[in-house]
Amino acid sequence: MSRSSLIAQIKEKKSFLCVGLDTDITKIPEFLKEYPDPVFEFNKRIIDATADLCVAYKPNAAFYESRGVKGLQSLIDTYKYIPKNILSIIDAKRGDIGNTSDMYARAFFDEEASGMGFDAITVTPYMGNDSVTPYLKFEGKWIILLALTSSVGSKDFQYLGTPEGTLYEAVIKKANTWAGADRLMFVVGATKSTEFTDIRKYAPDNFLLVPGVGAQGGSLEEVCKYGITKECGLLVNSSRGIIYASNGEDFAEAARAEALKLQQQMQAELEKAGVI
Ligand SMILES: O=c1ccn([C@@H]2O[C@H](COP(=O)(O)O)[C@@H](O)[C@H]2O)c(=O)[nH]1
Repeated sequence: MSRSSLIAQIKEKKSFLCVGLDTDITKIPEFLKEYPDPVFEFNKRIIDATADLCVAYKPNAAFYESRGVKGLQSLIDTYKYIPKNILSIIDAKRGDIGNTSDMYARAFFDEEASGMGFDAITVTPYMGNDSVTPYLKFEGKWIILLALTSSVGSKDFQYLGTPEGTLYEAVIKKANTWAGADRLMFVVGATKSTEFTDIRKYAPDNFLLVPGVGAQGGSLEEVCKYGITKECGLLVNSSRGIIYASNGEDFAEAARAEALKLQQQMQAELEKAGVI
């Protein structure tokens, strides 16, 4: 999906919500266990209940890979079920030498080879240029590079000083020489809202994928205060806060209600920032 289509979708839906499909088979409602693939059935109903309120879905690969072949099939079926006009992000956080990155890119981007053709993938920057550029060979696909994560452990490395500033600043500056803002996004945790002003100095146009609202305690209002741009520039993710809003028969309605709350707050923020 192109940047212009993403922005058009944000304006149309008045939303920059990304719904995280971190589907844990031990947490889904009991009655779904009767279905041949309970995880896919859960995702399908979440997607049906939220597709008009969000602009992206983000399955986290770990939740599927942890279930072996069955999990991979759930992931492939989920990818295929995500409407094509909604950005599909695989949160895989890959990073390796060039020829291995080629294979990761093929695994998640080349639908003919693997059954999956996600629009975007999360990648770790640690191994540098040759570990990141293989993904760019896939025309029209996005790389979402980890910059400043929502984790408590982000302080262990990401704030360390380098000649280019903190490590996360160095990542943003360098990566922006590898690709433009039409192919490259950064992950910045919602728990780091005060750093957004600094990040916008080096990434004025890049979309930022922002996890950490809801279950991790980040504030949507704070993120927007420092991070929103004239073209929005934000995709704010919530996983557990939406998909596990209820674990009864009403789970999809409860998920929709949580997504709607976020969409309404996002609409207000988009209006305040003059995006819509
Ligand atoms: O810095 C990061 C990078 C990725 N994540 C991922 O986002 C979701 C957050 O889930 P919630 O349930 O909404 O907390 C999850 O897939 C993480 O692996 C992150 O949280 N922080």
